[in-house]
Amino acid sequence: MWNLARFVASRLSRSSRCFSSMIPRPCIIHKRGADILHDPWINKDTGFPLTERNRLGLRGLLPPRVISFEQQYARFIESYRSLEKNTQNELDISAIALAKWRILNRLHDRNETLYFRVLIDNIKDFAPIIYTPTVGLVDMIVLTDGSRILGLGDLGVHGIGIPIGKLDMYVAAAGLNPQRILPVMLDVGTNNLKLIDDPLYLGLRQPRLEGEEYLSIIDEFIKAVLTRWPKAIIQFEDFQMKWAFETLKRYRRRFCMFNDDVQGTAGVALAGLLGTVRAQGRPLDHFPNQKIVVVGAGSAGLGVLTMAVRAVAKMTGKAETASQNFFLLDKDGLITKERKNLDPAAVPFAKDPGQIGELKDGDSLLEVVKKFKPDVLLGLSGVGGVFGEEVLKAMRESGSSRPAIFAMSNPTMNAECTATEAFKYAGENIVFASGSPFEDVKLGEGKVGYVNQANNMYLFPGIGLGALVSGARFVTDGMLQAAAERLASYMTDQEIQKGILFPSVNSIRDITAEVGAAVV
Ligand SMILES: NC(=O)C1=CN([C@@H]2O[C@H](COP(=O)(O)OP(=O)(O)OC[C@H]3O[C@@H](n4cnc5c(N)ncnc54)[C@H](O)[C@@H]3O)[C@@H](O)[C@H]2O)C=CC1
Ligand SMILES: CC(=O)C(=O)O
Ligand SMILES: [Mg+2]
Repeated sequence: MWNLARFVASRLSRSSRCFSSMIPRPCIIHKRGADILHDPWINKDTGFPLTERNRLGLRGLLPPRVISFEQQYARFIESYRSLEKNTQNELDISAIALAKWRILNRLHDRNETLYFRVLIDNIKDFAPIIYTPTVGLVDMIVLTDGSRILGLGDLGVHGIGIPIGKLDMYVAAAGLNPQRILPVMLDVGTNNLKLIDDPLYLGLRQPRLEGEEYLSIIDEFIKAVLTRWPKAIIQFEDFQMKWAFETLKRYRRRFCMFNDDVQGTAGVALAGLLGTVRAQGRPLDHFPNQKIVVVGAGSAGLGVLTMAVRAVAKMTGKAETASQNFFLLDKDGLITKERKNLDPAAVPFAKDPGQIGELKDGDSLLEVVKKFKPDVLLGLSGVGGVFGEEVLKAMRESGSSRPAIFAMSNPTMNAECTATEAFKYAGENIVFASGSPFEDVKLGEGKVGYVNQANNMYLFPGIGLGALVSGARFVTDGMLQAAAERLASYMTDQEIQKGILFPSVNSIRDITAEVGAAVV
């Protein structure tokens, strides 16, 4: 009787024989030389006989000895077993698994025939390495589409430096294993015309995908990533505002992800705002009385406002009036409900024209500062120098007992003002923080104007670490709140009095551990 299982098995054993005797596959190869050695599908490495080496232009590209398939096989297994032997006392089992995964993967990249032969013959040993659980060993993915890199705008594929840098911070600050992180740049085109016109640009020279087409790519990527690494946490980074908010809404209840620019920045800014209240010598419940101007109504600015207004509502128990002391400006000035084409995300923070006295929609930052007399000026505009001399002098006149200037835009040249300008024009009494580092400012007579770095690096590694350690399925508002509160309480009163609102970057590992624990 014909037996399907036996038939399939016989085909399998025939193909195994085909592997072991290296019968050439029935295909026509147009490649020559190094191109053959770089193609794992056809490469035989040192297994090419001399006749083939001559015919395919491989002479000089390989060591002179011809090594049989069986010898190549034995050599690989020997090096694999020696790795096992050398690591037998090693306690970190994951590190060993990853080392094994790497040498198998290197073979896969080089010589597929040999790779599958050793895999088939040693499937019991190798399955846990090339498949689950080892392939599950990616903890943290930072994903960007390059559409808003720092304050530099659409950098297309050149944005890859950001996921790499953020993940370096995960290794340095959160102690993640550098072999278990994955930076990703999804190339969906670019709207940067300079890049599209540049023949040397490495990415897709086409306009960015939009709408459903864009979302379907992100969906597909997420699905693939979570199939392969179901426990990985995905940090969305430097997406332009519309996609930052849309993807956050779309995914935050589906898997463990967060948007660093919206949520990480918010927690850091909130910690700075609470620190300002303490620096004024006031109890924290004075926070709802602080008058705060946020400059920049993008993903970061709106993220900060959302969290700060929520904190006020929690303190006062009055959600309806919680945003009354916050004013929001964008590139067109003060945002009120009269603004045409107002982004829906900014609507909750748009002022009612009847409640802002002489101010009106579109008023400049200088007018707003002069008339509203804020305690805090917080910049997330991405535009260098927006806090000019007059604006800073108006802050000095604001009547606040200790005005705060947060020039949070990055990189340095995009900071709303420099530290020196802030202390010079807004007064020596201010508290100052910037997104990128500046040197402390010498104020004369031995006095120092302290420069804080208000950067989401104080939170995102701890948020990721806490989510990872706890095995959280989602990153909730409660986890983010706990992270911000821990950072806010990290500094002593003495430090805060000096104007030091954030710890030194030197203690980032300790802070990250504390924040991570709070998140757990
Ligand atoms: N320190 C930190 O941890 C972080 C800093 N950032 C920085 O914040 C900046 C903005 O980021 P996103 O909000 O994502 O950008 P975005 O492009 O979404 O928003 C920028 C906003 O600034 C406004 N704006 C532009 N020119 C202005 C002007 N002259 N006056 C007032 N407002 C103006 C725009 O209208 C827009 O509302 C970037 O430079 C980024 O590097 C972002 C996240 C974290
Ligand atoms: C710090 C950061 O995430 C940014 O500037 O976008
Ligand atoms: Mg960012």
